[in-house]
Amino acid sequence: MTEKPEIWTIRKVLDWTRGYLAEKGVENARLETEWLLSAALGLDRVGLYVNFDKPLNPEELAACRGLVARRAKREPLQYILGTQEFCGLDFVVTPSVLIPRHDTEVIVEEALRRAPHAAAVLDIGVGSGCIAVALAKQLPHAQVVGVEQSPGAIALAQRNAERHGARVTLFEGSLFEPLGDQRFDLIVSNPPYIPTADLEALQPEVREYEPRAALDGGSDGLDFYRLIVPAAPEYLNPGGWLMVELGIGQAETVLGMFSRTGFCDCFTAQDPNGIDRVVGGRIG
Ligand SMILES: C[S@@+](CC[C@H](N)C(=O)[O-])C[C@H]1O[C@@H](n2cnc3c(N)ncnc32)[C@H](O)[C@@H]1O
Repeated sequence: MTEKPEIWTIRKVLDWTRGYLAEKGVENARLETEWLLSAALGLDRVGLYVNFDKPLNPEELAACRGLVARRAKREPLQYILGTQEFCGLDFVVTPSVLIPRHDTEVIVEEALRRAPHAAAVLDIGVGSGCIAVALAKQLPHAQVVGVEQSPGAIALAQRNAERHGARVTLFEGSLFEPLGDQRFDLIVSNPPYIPTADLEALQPEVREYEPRAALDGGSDGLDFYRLIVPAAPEYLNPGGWLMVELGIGQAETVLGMFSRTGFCDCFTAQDPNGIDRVVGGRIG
């Protein structure tokens, strides 16, 4: 007598994967399982539920296994699925770029609120292009420029700008170096700001997969503010704004840098968790 082959229905794969990913330390294992299996099977999440009792064929099972194995090694879901939503737009993401965070939407909101008529905008450290593209979409008459040192990130930012029909001019280089005598009404930046010693304690998704050059802000995390804040006035038109994203506990020190550099109307803005996430100021 031959044994009956085991039948893996969608329900059974979902249940097994949810437990497996939770065991591997994945938060939100239930939701992530649904996204992974949806991607592997080419279904939306409702499609999974209405096909609960459908047995999977060997190819479908192999596709599920491949994606689940990657997530079990703590590769970020966004790199596996290839996209992340930001400001209502879908961005292609690869390991060349930091995955856009929802907290970063605060700098976009502040920029649009305080500088709605900016005609020339600069984003330093453009990464996936999320801030630059979101601003270009909301300020269609503005010239938006992005600077980035990573060639892989520049290529992806270009792809994301084209995907959304956003006019963003990209320069490869460090900070203000590629800009010559251009001047801006608004400069935004989400620079690397994690203190070097804290990198090892980050979640494996961040520590092992996201680009270190997007995270490491030097010994106290403030290296990039020390470079950007004093240099910015030379690249701002009169009345122009500088706004930077920052990490927990950095606002007071960065505000001090703004005041000492001569910025006025300085402000801090909080993320949805009440953490000071953005500092900004205007040049007189
Ligand atoms: C924290 S990530 C932000 C990416 C994107 N703007 C976002 O908000 O998701 C910082 C970015 O700055 C880039 N970067 C690091 N050093 C740089 C430098 N000296 N000049 C320009 N870009 C730099 C990194 O490659 C990375 O893409």
